[in-house]
Amino acid sequence: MSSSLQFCRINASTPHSDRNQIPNFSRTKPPELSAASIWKLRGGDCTRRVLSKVRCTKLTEAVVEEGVRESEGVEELTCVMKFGGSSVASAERMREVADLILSFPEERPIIVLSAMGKTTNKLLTAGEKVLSCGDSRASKIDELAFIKELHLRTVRELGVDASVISAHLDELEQLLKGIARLKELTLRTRDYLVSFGECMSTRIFAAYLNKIGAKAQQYDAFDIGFITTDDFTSADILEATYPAVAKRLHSDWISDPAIPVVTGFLGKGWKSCAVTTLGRGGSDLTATTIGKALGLREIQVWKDVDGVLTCDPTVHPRAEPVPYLTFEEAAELAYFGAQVLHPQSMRPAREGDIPVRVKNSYNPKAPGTLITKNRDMSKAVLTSIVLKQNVTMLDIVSTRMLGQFGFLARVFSIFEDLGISVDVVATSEVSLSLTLDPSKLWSRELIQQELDHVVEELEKIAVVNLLQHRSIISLIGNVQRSSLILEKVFSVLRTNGVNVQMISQGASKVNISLIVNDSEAERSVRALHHSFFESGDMSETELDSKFQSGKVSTLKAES
Ligand SMILES: Nc1ncnc2c1ncn2[C@@H]1O[C@H](COP(=O)(O)OP(=O)(O)O)[C@@H](O)[C@H]1O
Ligand SMILES: N[C@@H](CC(=O)OP(=O)(O)O)C(=O)O
Repeated sequence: MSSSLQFCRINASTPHSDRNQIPNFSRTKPPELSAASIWKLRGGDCTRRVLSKVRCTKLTEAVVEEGVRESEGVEELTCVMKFGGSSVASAERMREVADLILSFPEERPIIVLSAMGKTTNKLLTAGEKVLSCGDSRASKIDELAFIKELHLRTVRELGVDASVISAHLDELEQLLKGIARLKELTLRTRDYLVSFGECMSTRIFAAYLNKIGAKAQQYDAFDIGFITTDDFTSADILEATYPAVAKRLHSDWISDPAIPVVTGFLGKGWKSCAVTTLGRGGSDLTATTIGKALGLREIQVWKDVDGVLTCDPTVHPRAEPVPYLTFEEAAELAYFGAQVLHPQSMRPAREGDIPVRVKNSYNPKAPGTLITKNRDMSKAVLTSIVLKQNVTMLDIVSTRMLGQFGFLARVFSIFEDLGISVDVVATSEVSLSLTLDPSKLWSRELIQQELDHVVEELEKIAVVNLLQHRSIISLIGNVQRSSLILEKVFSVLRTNGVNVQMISQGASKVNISLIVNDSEAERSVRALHHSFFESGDMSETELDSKFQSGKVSTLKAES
């Protein structure tokens, strides 16, 4: 075992570890238990024994039912409200968020918070920096000073006791010194390092709510049953999380109602028992997981934009809010790179059929985006344009003759063996083009060596052309109207001198993906946005009248 584990373990002598309540996981594959047998464990701490693949919906219902019996007079929790880093970036923002929460007296929310502002980025940079600076200088790096100053200023300005975070700040400094001494930063240590951000923001915010008379209780997600795989930096939530989280939050609420304030982004590896993270932006997933676990009425994710927009506002400032989306559209949009939602976050909401509302904490009056199972698609054409840059594309042509079966299976088995996921695919019998999921590559260290290895393996059966610096432009919308969409897309791109290198309209009913050069991508998105959303003729209302008057079939692509 690497000595760095000294620093990344949840250790009984540290503030983080004091709070561990699920340390005794079996190190082997967890047993599959029925909901009924888990239910029998309810007297004890079910998280100790029950890990994955439980039929959690029934159990969740049972936990809630028991709660209802026990909770005479206590009103149910109603919704989750998640606030991202930009929403809680300062004392002033925390005050505004507290006022916002309390301005909905009819709600009894669970609050999920991300780390303050850019804290996660600063922690990651701090970890990288101390690797080469020597342990005597580790406590003097700018990033640590920034984090300390931000958090201490925030507690001071909010008038809460600095002791709520002082142990974490000391421990963070010790951790950075440890990394500097060992000159080693494993993925596991990295997750432990970034967890300090959410652990501190939630402690400060809960203390502030208590100070202003709104009774609140802070929770570390890794203590209340967020059980994950041990894939550090991009862990998946295991099924056992749902009953465990439902039981803990519900029973605490019933016995002593206090607004729960939960760390976003964090979990606990089922084998390692170490802190894991759910991938960047993972607090959205924490919120939807809680929503499903407790069967809540609504999940709200509060951001710094007026909802999900027609494209990334940093690429094109004329992006507009999209009022309604289906879970499927939102999932595709997130998966294909819209930073606004975590790629996996729609899954629990869809499974639990819980509406998700994306709102702006800087502009609460804006209606935001409502994401539900179904919506009226009769007028929908294009909903949003998503850009994923710096993608690697592979052209693979079989060295065998036409008619050879098993070619595609062999190609995909190579990706499976190497643990690399594929995003967009276009195939014929003997050739295929595909793009590699960059998030899976980014989470590893030896990107170039890994790509070389993929090519080496594929070259045993095919001629391979590796093309880097490509972008995927995903058109999220009503694929039933694909001819209409594509007619316009190709016209716009042709006019702008952009060549499409690959196109894929897979099984998804909501997404068409185009691959273009990175250097042409932003320009293409702006031109497409202008044509679809700013010129009027493709807006849902305009189209409706055109359909009715029969004009749509002759609608000419604009240049
Ligand atoms: N289609 C889109 N709609 C809205 N925001 C988008 C979109 N694509 C990218 N973004 C970016 O996502 C940001 C919000 O996501 P994020 O920073 O993760 O929020 P938070 O940290 O508040 O959870 C916006 O500020 C915006 O720059
Ligand atoms: N703080 C983490 C988790 C997160 O969800 O953040 P945000 O909600 O600010 O995107 C991150 O920066 O990735």
